[in-house]
Amino acid sequence: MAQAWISTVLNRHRRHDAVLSEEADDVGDRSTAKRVWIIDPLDGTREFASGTTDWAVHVALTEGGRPTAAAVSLPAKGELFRTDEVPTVSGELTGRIATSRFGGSYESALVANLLSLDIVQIGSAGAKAMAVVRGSVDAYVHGGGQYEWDNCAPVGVALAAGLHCSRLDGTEIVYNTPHAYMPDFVICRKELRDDILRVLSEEW
Ligand SMILES: Nc1ncnc2c1ncn2[C@@H]1O[C@H](COP(=O)(O)O)[C@@H](OP(=O)(O)O)[C@H]1O
Ligand SMILES: [Mg+2]
Repeated sequence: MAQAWISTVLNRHRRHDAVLSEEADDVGDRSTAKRVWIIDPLDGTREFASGTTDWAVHVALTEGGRPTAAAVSLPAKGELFRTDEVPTVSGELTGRIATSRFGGSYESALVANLLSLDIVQIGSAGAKAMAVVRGSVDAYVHGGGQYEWDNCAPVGVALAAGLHCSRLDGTEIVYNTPHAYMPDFVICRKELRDDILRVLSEEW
């Protein structure tokens, strides 16, 4: 249903833009388009099916591979995070890191272990990233695979909230690649950026 609504709205109001979605064929030619929407109408499919509240809807506009406007909605929690409204994350660090409910990645466990961070299991890439944006955890580290629709809107909102976002090797995250694969990234409080990237560069 989310896919149908989002594609209808984009087709009506942004018909010249290309669209990449988890749930539909590409719209337009992504290789030449200046503006590409990257969408995951349901992130956290397993959590949605099991009746928990940690699932999300992701919508991002990318220009030149960078998210320039994005929104992550957590409908079951009644929360919406948008790049044009999200406050800058501030306040005390929590000592917590978000990981998948399904084991989490090796890289996440490594960072948690070496930096003595408590693990909080949350489903959905969007819900994990918004936990960092909300200030309830300090970091979300992922390795081992994901697609652009899983993390583009979350990264867009996180950047707007003043968080550090990069690949695990510290390089910039660039979207709208031909394979639409974005397998590893870190979203974290800037206070933790150097420690997390150091741990990963030493041990990974
Ligand atoms: N190794 C992997 N390869 C591909 N996709 C992955 C992945 N690990 C997690 N994902 C996807 O990332 C999203 C968040 O997963 P998790 O909550 O386990 O961190 C889920 O998206 P979907 O729910 O859209 O399929 C999941 O399928
Ligand atoms: Mg997803």
